Amino acid sequence: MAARYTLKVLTEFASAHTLREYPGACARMHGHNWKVETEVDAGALDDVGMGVDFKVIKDAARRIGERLDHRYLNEVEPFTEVNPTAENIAAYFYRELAAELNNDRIHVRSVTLWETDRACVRYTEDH
Ligand SMILES: Nc1nc2c(c(=O)[nH]1)N=C([C@H](O)[C@H](O)COP(=O)(O)OP(=O)(O)OP(=O)(O)O)CN2
Ligand SMILES: [Zn+2]
Repeated sequence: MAARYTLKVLTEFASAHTLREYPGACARMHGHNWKVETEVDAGALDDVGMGVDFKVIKDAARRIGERLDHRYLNEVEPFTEVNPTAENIAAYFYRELAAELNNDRIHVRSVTLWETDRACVRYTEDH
């Protein structure tokens, strides 16, 4: 049986957004304290006994979050064109993280974006 370690790191950012074409109050500008759960799969451990250092995942997720932190998302690429829904923000994190972290040994499994304490979306792509 093949081993698989799934690591998870939580980061946060705060920003405002407006949902375009939304039939409700979220079409007005409002803000969230977003929580980002990044899951990374490792099929083997390194010499230290880690899939990958949590710090590597955390730093990458924070760098991406900093682009959005304390911003109005509708004015930040790609959300000038792409509606800044939780789904689209999760996909953005996933793709940016995968481009930075994926290698022969590890790959980003999913990004779960919590918009409120009660609602989140989990984004992944098939391999
Ligand atoms: N599938 C999605 N649904 C909704 C999204 C989204 O991104 N994807 N986003 C929103 C809004 O951004 C909104 O801010 C969330 O509002 P709401 O669900 O009303 O959250 P509250 O906690 O403020 O709701 P209460 O009514 O106070 O429970 C909406 N839907
Ligand atoms: Zn919102």
